[in-house]
Amino acid sequence: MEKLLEVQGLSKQFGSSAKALQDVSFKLGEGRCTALLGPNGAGKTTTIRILTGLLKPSSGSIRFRDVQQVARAGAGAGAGMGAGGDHRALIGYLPQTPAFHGWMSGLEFAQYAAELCGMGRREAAQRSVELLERVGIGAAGKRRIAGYSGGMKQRLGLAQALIHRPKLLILDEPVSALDPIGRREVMELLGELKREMTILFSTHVLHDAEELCDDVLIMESGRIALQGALSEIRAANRESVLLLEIENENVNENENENENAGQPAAREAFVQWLQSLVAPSVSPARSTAPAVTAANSCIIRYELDPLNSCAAKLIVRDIGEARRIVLEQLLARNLPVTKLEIGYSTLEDLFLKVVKHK
Ligand SMILES: Nc1ncnc2c1ncn2[C@@H]1O[C@H](COP(=O)(O)OP(=O)(O)OP(=O)(O)O)[C@@H](O)[C@H]1O
Repeated sequence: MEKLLEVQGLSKQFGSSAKALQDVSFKLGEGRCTALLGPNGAGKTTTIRILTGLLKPSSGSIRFRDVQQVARAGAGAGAGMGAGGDHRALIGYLPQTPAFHGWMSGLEFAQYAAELCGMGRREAAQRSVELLERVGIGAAGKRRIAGYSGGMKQRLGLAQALIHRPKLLILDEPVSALDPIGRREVMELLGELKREMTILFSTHVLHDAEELCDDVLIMESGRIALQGALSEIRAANRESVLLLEIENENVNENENENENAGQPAAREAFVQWLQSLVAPSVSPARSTAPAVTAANSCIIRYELDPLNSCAAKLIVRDIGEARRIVLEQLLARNLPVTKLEIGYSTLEDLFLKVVKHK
């Protein structure tokens, strides 16, 4: 993989507050699409703003292929970059909340952005028409931006980011403000663009990252917690899971009306059973539950669904053996199972694991 950009030891401190970025290093491969992930406050926007030259790092460097040292702590003017800031010509940037002059038309705005990039009038006009078509707002090009929907503004922002044919497109949460239709359309557009250029985009939506990206950078508290090719990270961290759900019908809050009064409700019995599956091994002689010891060796942990306490995910070692044990025990305990599904852990599972354990 040929690298387009290499970031080394980037740190950023705002005043005397805790460091927003600490020793952040990563590479972006040419032609790759990378998702920058992390919880609120992890440092994604700060990283992006430093890459785009809008913010000066406290220390560290950014190197583009073909451009010598382009960023160094304390070097460069306004934008915080050295070497005349020429790397900025290589970057197209769509901020989280792009700002427009509402009184301009979409076409005028795109043309204005093109001319700011140094294009001549004719070329700027031609390129603007082309790009507005490309991002799907060609028909609205002559309308004032003030009347555009959120989705249309996002597309216009994308057109502006692409106007100077950048090598690297950087997008800060490009679909977070869009409704499901706008979101789908912009995702499809990004899917096309990633065949033409290198893309770095931040997102909270792990499903979007899984759909689009080749590589991931997961940030946590100003540091890179995990990075690499999504396929490799998935393969290295893939865990087998059993998704289970029991019916909730025989849960009766009022025990007097319950013909099974005195018996724990199915939900409680379910949770108790889950706990027993991952409890430290007990000798079979002292165990009240059948095959608990066997379960201990192949069921790693369970996670209750936060929105439905009658549903859980079991993370297991040997899926065949785990399925056998689980079915056997569900029957033995008369738990009213409604769903048993086999699958693998998702990027979301990995994200939660990485972020929780930091
Ligand atoms: N201009 C600033 N002055 C002071 N602190 C800042 C500034 N910008 C960011 N920070 C702090 O730096 C840390 C990282 O913020 P950043 O916006 O980069 O996180 P993020 O991962 O983009 O979060 P979100 O997902 O909420 O957008 C946070 O603790 C934030 O409060």
